Amino acid sequence: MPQLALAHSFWESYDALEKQVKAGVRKAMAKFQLLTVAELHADKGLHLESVDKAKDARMRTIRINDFWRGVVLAPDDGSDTFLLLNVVPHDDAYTWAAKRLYTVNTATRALEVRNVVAIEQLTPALEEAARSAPERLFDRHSDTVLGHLGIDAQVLRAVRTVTERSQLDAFGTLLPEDQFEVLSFLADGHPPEEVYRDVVAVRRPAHAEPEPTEDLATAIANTTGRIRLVTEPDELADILAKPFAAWRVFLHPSQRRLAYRDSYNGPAQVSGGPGTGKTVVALHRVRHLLSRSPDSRILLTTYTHALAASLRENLALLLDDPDLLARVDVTTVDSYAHRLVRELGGGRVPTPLTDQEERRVWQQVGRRLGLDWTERFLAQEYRHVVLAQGLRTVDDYLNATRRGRGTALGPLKRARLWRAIDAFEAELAAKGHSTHLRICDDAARRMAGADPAAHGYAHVVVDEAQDLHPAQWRLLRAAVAPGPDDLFVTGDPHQRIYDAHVSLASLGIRVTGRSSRLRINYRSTEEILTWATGILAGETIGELGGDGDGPGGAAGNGLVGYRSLLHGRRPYVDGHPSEHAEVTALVDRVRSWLEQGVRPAEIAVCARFNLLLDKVGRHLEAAGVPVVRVKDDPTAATEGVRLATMHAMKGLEFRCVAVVGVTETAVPFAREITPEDVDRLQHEADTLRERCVLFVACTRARESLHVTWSGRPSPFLPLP
Ligand SMILES: Nc1ncnc2c1ncn2[C@@H]1O[C@H](COP(=O)(O)OP(=O)(O)OP(=O)(O)O)[C@@H](O)[C@H]1O
Repeated sequence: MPQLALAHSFWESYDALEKQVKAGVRKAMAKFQLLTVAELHADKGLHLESVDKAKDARMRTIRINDFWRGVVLAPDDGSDTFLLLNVVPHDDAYTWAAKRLYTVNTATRALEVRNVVAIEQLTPALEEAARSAPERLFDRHSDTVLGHLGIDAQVLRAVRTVTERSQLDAFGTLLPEDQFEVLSFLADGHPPEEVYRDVVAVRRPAHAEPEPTEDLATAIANTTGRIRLVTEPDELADILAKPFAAWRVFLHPSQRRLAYRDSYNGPAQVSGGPGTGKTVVALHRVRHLLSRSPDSRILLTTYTHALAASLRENLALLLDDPDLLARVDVTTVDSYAHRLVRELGGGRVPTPLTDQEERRVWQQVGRRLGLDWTERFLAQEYRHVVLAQGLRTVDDYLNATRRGRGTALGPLKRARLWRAIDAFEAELAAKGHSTHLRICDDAARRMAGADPAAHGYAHVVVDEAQDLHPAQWRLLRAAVAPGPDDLFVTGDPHQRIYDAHVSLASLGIRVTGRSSRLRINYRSTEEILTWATGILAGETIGELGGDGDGPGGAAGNGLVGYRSLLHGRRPYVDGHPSEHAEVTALVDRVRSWLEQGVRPAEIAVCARFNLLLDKVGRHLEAAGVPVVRVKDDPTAATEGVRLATMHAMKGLEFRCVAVVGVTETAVPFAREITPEDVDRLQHEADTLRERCVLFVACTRARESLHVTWSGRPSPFLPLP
């Protein structure tokens, strides 16, 4: 019987097919699995047909229905694995297939594909242009070095013409995958030895012959990063029946290495820009940890309920086994803290206040005591000093270092301020109230004396770690005994939007030597990324754990080498004379996305404030477009364009995103910025946080990004 393998390109096209076409693919593949190679070639239904003028003689198409054909690579070397490459409308299938050539990479021994026709056509003109260029991108690497890294003759000729990075990127979709990856790393300035270690050595089979001799089946088996081999009889029906998500199967080697490393000798940290697959790595790490023992329990935790819900959904897709799922608690840190306080504190948990309610209490306390600090200052002092360090007494406070605070407070002032803290806590206690962070602080203390087997976990995996407060980290530290694989932490300091200042090392979470960074974005096009990254241009952003312990050296360079392999349109960025004109243009934009076949649920509109969202919602509904608020936790099946504040966009992604109301007065929002003369450090932190909020919103877009304002634009926008 022939074996069947599914290429990454198929995975991507299958996802977008209509229901009946998908059913046709399933039927054709089921039949495929029942036939011998000889029967397969003779079968009239499947109608395996060679492709006229194909660059790769192994190209075949098969019939899915009258309009759609599958494109297949058929072995001609006696091996028996057929590779399903794509599902394409009938006429396009032959053009698609004719141009492509599959070859075995001489270094990694994986199967790669190139658009051989386009490379042949482009190279002579580029060679001509490159002749007059003062230098070319790969001048400093010899043919031998490039050859050792798997660059073959045709690619070598093409890349010798490349003069700058953007040209290489434009070539990207045409070049063989492993070779393009090698070239991208070299273009980012990584030395060839490092590229060999990180890209080639991890893929190359241990006993590879000096020259490739692999048959197609072996090359396919070597390409686990892009090809899924179907080995079990029911496996095919099973994978085709579920919602497809390539990440479940095709981890990039840089992701796989982190997620499936057998063991880390202590806490491990993975950082990376938006869309680099940190959540995906966290989910796979959970799977790996579950596989290592039959009864260990894992806490998978994150910042908000919406993110926890999406982790839960995705983990269920990945594990697909209720027994395994039952061993993982997926919840926010705050919910875990509530549970612990209830379990360990006799069943009663104080009611947490909202930020607004908390500020009101600070205001009352400040007035009552005749203090001249604002309620905002008091709340920040409580959060960033008292709760961050778990201070309990006035003496603790008098002796504390107020890291990250820009106003000096002498002993007298501190003593006065502590009276406010006492009064605040007494006020909460009298009413049975608390704050989420106080509950976390309380839970961490209680955990210290509790039975870890009953209330803790064997492993804790944390996603979106950049926004967690030290009190929350203390709780997580207490939830798992220090040791191998205790904590696995993923996050991105560029997406810090909740004012958390943390030194993980000072909280007993030392990741030195176990800290890695992901660089390839799988979500957005390079055009969206390049533009969005401009929002943070020139900013210095610390490491995830705040200890300068990240890979790659100094703080602030965390997005070096950050890139996408996808290409598309540049973001649409424009101002309007009035808010009305802006909203009218937005409605037209959403309509045009819908007309292009994007489903409403794949579109998000976000703004800094709810007020503008309400207006957008009314206009869209009036135009017959259904809308739903992200804060109402719609399920994947709920139709409607998603409306969200910029903060609520964290961790989500959509095919099309419109960010509206990006005006001078809204972004940054002056009320959220501490005046410079009150606290310079806090002013800087607040301003950076507002910048990050815009960055987070814009990096949620996969294919289209639309950014608009009325009046004067936000100073954070990278405008020409
Ligand atoms: N190896 C992969 N192959 C295909 N798709 C991938 C891969 N890794 C991640 N993705 C996809 O890329 C997108 C972003 O992944 P993910 O949400 O894990 O990134 P992230 O780094 O957590 O992003 P953010 O920090 O912006 O929330 C998702 O759609 C995910 O399915």
